[in-house]
Amino acid sequence: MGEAPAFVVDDLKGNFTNGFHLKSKGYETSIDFGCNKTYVIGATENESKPTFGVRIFNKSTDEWVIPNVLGTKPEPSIGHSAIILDEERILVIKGNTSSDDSFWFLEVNTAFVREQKTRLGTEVVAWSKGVIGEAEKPIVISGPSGVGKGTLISKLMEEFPSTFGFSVSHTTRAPRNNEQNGVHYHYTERSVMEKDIEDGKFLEFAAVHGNLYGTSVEAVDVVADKGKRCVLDIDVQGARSVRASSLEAIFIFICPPSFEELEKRLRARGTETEEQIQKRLRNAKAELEQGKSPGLFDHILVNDNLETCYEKLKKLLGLTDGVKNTPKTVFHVPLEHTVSRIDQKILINCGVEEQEKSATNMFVLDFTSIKGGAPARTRGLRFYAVEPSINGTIGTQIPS
Ligand SMILES: Nc1nc2c(ncn2[C@@H]2O[C@H](COP(=O)(O)OP(=O)(O)O)[C@@H](O)[C@H]2O)c(=O)[nH]1
Ligand SMILES: Nc1ncnc2c1ncn2[C@@H]1O[C@H](COP(=O)(O)OP(=O)(O)O)[C@@H](O)[C@H]1O
Repeated sequence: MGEAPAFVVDDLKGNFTNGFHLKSKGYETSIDFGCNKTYVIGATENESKPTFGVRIFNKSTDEWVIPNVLGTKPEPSIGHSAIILDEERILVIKGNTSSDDSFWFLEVNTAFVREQKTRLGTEVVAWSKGVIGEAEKPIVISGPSGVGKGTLISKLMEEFPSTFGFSVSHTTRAPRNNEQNGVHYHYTERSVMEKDIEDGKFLEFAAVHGNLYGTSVEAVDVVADKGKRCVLDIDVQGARSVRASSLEAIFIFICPPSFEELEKRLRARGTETEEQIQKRLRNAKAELEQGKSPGLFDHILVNDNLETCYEKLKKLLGLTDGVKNTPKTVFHVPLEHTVSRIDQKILINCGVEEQEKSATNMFVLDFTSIKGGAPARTRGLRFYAVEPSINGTIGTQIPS
């Protein structure tokens, strides 16, 4: 803290300002937040590969603070602009990028960030990628060991490989014979996983059957980045944590037709020792009880006949009439652009050169209905092109 950064505040003062207390210097952007903090967002000069670093200059103490940065940060770009959205977050717009990767929220004072500041006892900021429209909700599948969660999920992946993606959890348990690292789980040392949990890399985690299991923020982001809907196979404690998080999901609990049948399946699978089977069966009793907790699961499915259960799963996911692929309109946000704000909308002006290349040079980013946020994504952004009207206000919306 207070250590000399790669640049000094005075350097930033003489640079470009866009009317929002924003000054740019190469890859860096500085933005005044509240009365005594300046956030500097962008590449650091001493790194060969630029990254989206964040430093905070506290004007009242004249000190630099390097915060703990949580969430998946944006890939660096050669230019970006930033604007304060509210008392909680800064919107960072990456230039020379398509609109599905342009909008990032740097949370500086949201409930999540405040909670993490208390937990870690340090300054904290958190990145959350902005999603245009309503991203399809991830699907959380829970149920006792041996009930058939993995079997149902595999069937879903096989039938709809381009629609669904599996969230690969981390675990401290040893791989089974047929399991591959990075495919079924990321197999990890307990000490490493505990450190990553401490560093805020996990969306949720739980101790299950004597091992640690957890969903990293990255595991869910990787699936979303491929444009797929994420499926999480996690225990009831994990489902509870996700319910309490900013990740809005659909929660499905899978039940066995009877306890005897559950035991039969677990034994027939032949992957556990007798001791492990006993432990899983004991835990199953509690899990089956918790599965009924009011408000936790949206749907309960009994996996009696596999095909019947699978059909019911597809039905509740709206997959029986064929998957509807709504085409997404993606715009290019050029490197050179200016931003201005009208109420809950950001007007992005891309200049005359862009207008020569396409029909418009004006875009509106409407954040009236945003929801979610770090450690997951911020959904509900609306983004559209507009025809500028003669008097310079926002004109007609161009249908996408
Ligand atoms: N909370 C949480 N639970 C997980 C995660 N990954 C797997 N689990 C749960 O851990 C339990 C044990 O999983 P596993 O060892 O693969 O055994 P199986 O359920 O018998 O196939 C299951 O209830 C899983 O749903 C995770 O990332 N977080
Ligand atoms: N409906 C079903 N009827 C009979 N056996 C099933 C059914 N569903 C799954 N199984 C079998 O039960 C065992 C446990 O299923 P699995 O998918 O590994 O459970 P989980 O992932 O919930 O631990 C596997 O051998 C699987 O083939």
